[in-house]
Amino acid sequence: MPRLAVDATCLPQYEKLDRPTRERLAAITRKFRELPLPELLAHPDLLIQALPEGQDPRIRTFRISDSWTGVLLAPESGETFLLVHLLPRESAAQWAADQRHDVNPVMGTLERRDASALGERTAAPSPAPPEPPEPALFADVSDEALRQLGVDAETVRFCRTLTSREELVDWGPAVPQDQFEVLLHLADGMPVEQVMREVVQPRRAVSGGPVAPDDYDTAIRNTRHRVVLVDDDSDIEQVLGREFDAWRVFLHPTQRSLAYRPVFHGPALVYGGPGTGKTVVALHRVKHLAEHLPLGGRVLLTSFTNALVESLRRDLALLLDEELLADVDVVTADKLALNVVREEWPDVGLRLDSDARGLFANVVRKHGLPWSADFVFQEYRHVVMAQGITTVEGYLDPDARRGRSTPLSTDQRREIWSAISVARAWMRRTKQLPTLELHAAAARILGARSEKPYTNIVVDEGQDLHPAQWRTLRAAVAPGPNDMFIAGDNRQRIYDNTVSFRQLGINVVGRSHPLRVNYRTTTEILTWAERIMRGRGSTEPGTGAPEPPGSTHSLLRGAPPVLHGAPDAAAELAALAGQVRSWRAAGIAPGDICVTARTRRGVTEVVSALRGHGLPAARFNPQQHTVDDSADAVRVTTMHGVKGLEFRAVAVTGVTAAALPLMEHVTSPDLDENQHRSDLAAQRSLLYVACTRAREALYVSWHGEPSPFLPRD
Ligand SMILES: Nc1ncnc2c1ncn2[C@@H]1O[C@H](COP(=O)(O)OP(=O)(O)OP(=O)(O)O)[C@@H](O)[C@H]1O
Repeated sequence: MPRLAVDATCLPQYEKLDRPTRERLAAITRKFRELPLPELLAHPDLLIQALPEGQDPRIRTFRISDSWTGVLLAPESGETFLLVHLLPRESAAQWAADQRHDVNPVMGTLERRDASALGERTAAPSPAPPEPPEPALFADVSDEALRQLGVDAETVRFCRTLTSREELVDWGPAVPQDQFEVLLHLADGMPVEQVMREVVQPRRAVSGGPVAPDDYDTAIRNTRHRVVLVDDDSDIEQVLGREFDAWRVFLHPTQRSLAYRPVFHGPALVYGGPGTGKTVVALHRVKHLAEHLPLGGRVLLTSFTNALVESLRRDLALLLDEELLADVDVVTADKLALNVVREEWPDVGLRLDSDARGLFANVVRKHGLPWSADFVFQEYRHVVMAQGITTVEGYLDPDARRGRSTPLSTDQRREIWSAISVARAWMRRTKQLPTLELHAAAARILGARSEKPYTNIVVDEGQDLHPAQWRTLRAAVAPGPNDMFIAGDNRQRIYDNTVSFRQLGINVVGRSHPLRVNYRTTTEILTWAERIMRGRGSTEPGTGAPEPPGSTHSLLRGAPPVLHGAPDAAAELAALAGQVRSWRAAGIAPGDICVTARTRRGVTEVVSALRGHGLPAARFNPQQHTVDDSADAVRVTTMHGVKGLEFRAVAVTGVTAAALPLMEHVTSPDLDENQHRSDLAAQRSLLYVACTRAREALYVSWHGEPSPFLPRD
């Protein structure tokens, strides 16, 4: 019996169909699976038509309604039909005639190209050589190397005509999809062997080896990053109605190979720029681990804030059935620590970090210490708690303060140690512990237990966790295969924590893997946002190793970001209102628009300004994913509040020199030079994180002098 597969191209089109057309499509596709091939092709209602003589004999069109046509790939061999597109009737025949579908024998996948456009390009006489001649884009890559990477002869001919990456990107929609990814990486300077490892091999892992050029059936089944097989009657609606959660079905081959790898022989790390699907991989990894849990086993999925955990919980419920969900805990590391400590010490409470800082101020004053409370607090946070030091000898160790730039004599260290001890004793007496103390206690308790609470731990947004939090996680799972799976991105580190996995007993060497395709943000926004980082190479979270060459790229295109400098705060808010109004006029729902401000006060000002201009706006509480007032309002929150989230349109406001960096949150260089640099880097990342939340539209504004972090022209 024929089987039906659906290409991801159909999903956004399905959104445009009205209900009767959708029902008719469901009825037709049911027939695809019910009727033998000859009967199907001859069915009078379906009007399945081959293309005119001389065109691809495998492509058929069929009538869905008076105004909609389906395009089908019906290979001569095998029995799998692929629904490749849903198009308005008048454009379908031309589109179908222009495209060609081929098996990529090296990667084992099915690819589509705009054969007509590429054919014209390669047939055109070469343009007069420019003066001085521009070097060819792939001058350093031989035809043989391209062939081994799965680039076919026709595409090789095409890419020999290119002179710039931009040109390649412009031609992207016409080029066979998997070959395009190969070419883009090569254009970014990635060595051939690395492209083989990162692009070709993950596809081969799915296909299990080379595929014959006429074996469409196998190729369709292998192309799981763009194609889904429909299993039963109800599925067509479920498959096609999934534009907004395509991540559940169409994993990139690299995403799939990481999420569903049977075993990692120890902790594994997935890193990559914003929007590359690290969270998606973490969610699928949880699915894989939950499906393979031993009896009585449990999986922990954790992230940095309550807001992120809340959104993971929601997404996981879309991916796992209830039975599997019951074996997974989704909580922050802080909540885990609190739960563990309360098992031993039920009346312990949580002390705010700001409160703990105040406590240090008291101790410094009482003891008449010659250092500021901030300095002593930083010694506590970045030395004592970061390294889990429990004795004065540990603090006196010459290596203890590695990375701190202000030297301290032995006597000075003794004095600081005794001040820290007084503050810690006070916390314990009052039974109100700040998070780092909770973690120190939790790690101790868990470390002493032979039975660990979790079989596997999956960590998202790992770049921001403090070493004390990592110690709790490390102690909550026994070292061994599949123990920890960590996703993170150091470019997005917005808190002041630096971590060495090796020192924490988390060895990811040989098990760290990049993701490079951004699924969220348009090329225009991403390229602009990358300039905020000023080409600073990123490092892998937890190891500090420089990321291997290769950049994040997006296949989405759109408008460039809009930048607006206003003379004063009132003018900036008025211009913001104008921008929000034009997004509304372009059909973007209020709830799909997010405005960020640098501070909480800024949030209040934006909310009242937008309301003052007659626009629905509400403070967004990412903690609960709720808005104060009506759900149908523009979300307004701090730049920290949007970490890990995304919106169709994002306005990043208040990007003013005085607010970014906000010097009151940056350690003075007199206190510690290294910490000063790291705090500044965190504030730069904050702008980067806020800007990379935008899916389609980004607006950035300031008043007076703009932030030095903004890209310069
Ligand atoms: N294979 C996929 N197919 C379709 N959409 C995807 C895929 N992978 C990720 N996405 C979508 O891309 C967006 C970004 O994914 P995700 O949040 O997992 O990225 P991330 O790397 O964790 O981002 P960030 O680090 O910026 O928070 C989401 O909307 C997600 O649904």
